[in-house]
Amino acid sequence: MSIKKRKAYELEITDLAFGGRGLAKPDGFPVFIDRCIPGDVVFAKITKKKKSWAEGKLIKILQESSLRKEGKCQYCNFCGGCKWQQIGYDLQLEYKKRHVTESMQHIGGLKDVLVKDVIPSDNIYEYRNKMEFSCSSKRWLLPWELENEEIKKDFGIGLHVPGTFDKVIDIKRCEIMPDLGNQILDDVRNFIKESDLPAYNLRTHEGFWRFLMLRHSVAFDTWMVNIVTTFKQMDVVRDLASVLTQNHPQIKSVMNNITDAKSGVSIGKEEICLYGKDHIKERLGKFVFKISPNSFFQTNTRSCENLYAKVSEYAALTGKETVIDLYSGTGTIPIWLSDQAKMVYGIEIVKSAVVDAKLNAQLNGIENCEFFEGDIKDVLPGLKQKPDVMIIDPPRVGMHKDVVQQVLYISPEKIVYVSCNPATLARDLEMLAPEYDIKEIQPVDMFPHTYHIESVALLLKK
Ligand SMILES: C[S@@+](CC[C@H](N)C(=O)[O-])C[C@H]1O[C@@H](n2cnc3c(N)ncnc32)[C@H](O)[C@@H]1O
Repeated sequence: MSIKKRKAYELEITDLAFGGRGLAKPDGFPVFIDRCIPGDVVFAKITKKKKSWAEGKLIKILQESSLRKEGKCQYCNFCGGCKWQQIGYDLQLEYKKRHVTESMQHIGGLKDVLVKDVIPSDNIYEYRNKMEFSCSSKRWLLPWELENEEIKKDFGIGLHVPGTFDKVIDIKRCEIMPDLGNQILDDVRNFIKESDLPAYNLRTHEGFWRFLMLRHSVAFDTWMVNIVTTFKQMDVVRDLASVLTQNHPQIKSVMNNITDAKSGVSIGKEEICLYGKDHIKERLGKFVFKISPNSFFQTNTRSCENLYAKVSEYAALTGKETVIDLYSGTGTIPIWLSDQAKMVYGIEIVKSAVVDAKLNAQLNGIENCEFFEGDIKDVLPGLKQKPDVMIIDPPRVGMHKDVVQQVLYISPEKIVYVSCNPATLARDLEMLAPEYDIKEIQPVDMFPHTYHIESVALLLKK
């Protein structure tokens, strides 16, 4: 069968590929299709055709795979949040492990690395401690909404159709956020509907209401509500804050970020505290952390503890070591390791994260953590301390190649590499492999119902 662009074909999905998409191989030619799982027979239209692969858009499932499960969420076939709800959790974990193993083999050329079974997430629903919902003056209608003439294509607040900037699904209930978040979301929706100010139009960039960001502290069961608007209208946002805090005493912080930037970022040029404190607190193990509206904090609190416990196990510190943590964020890993090491140094590029890291160390009475602000490739060469152990937890793009060279030059006895992207992990490990034995990799699931997987790798100097 010769695959042609814009034509539709009946295809059998035989595998799950990188990025979580279904893979069909008509006459050996790979075609990737979103929202399909192995065993599905589908009708799909080819949207992109390259020399050695193609991409298709699912039109219809002709025959459902026996592996398919009923998704708990009514939006799971449309929303970009969790595309894997139709796959049972055990199978999700198997695919995630395989994805890590295959990345090592195919991207890193690392054939014999031991990849352990994935540590599952303690909760597979209601696990996210942070959600961000977009407001739209013209929401996207779902198939069953199109049939209902009462429903208009007006204001909506929710999550995007994957790959779109302007298609917002009006989400009434999100299953991966704790239940109270849905009640807050509903109160905000009702308030905005009745307000005189318009929601943001994602095409013309006009309108007032832009985003709603919710953060939840698992340990203290408290909430932060961050309302993002395009301009300042204090009377209105204060009214909303008072409705919310009267209805939900668990809300301990209401913030207003104000931004007229056209990009879809919820960080305001101005930030006003409307109610309570400008942060909430969360606990990881025995340590408490201050979380501001725009601080980076791992989004699955309980799994983050599993991840950091693995970091501790691999680092196997005795209290005598000097540790350098590259990409230290708000200082969570240095603080977590503080009572296991002599001294921990963190390097982080975002100024506010470094400020938070220092405050977090103070908050926990810790004196053996020091934080440096700047790009690692500039800061690391100037650091005098020779580390016994290096922790590396870069963003999805992985390490800059100059940083890999610097790490090889510094040559610590042990490296613990934490990664949220198996592809860049494999690429970076390949560069470190001439000098280091890759002892094992432990995947940790922090994102049930998505193809994302976190991994911790232990590397020992040869
Ligand atoms: C995956 S996060 C890890 C944060 C932290 N380890 C944690 O678990 O919360 C990656 C961090 O790297 C920081 N970062 C990205 N590029 C950087 C660079 N070139 N130099 C220093 N830090 C960087 C980001 O700001 C972010 O805080």
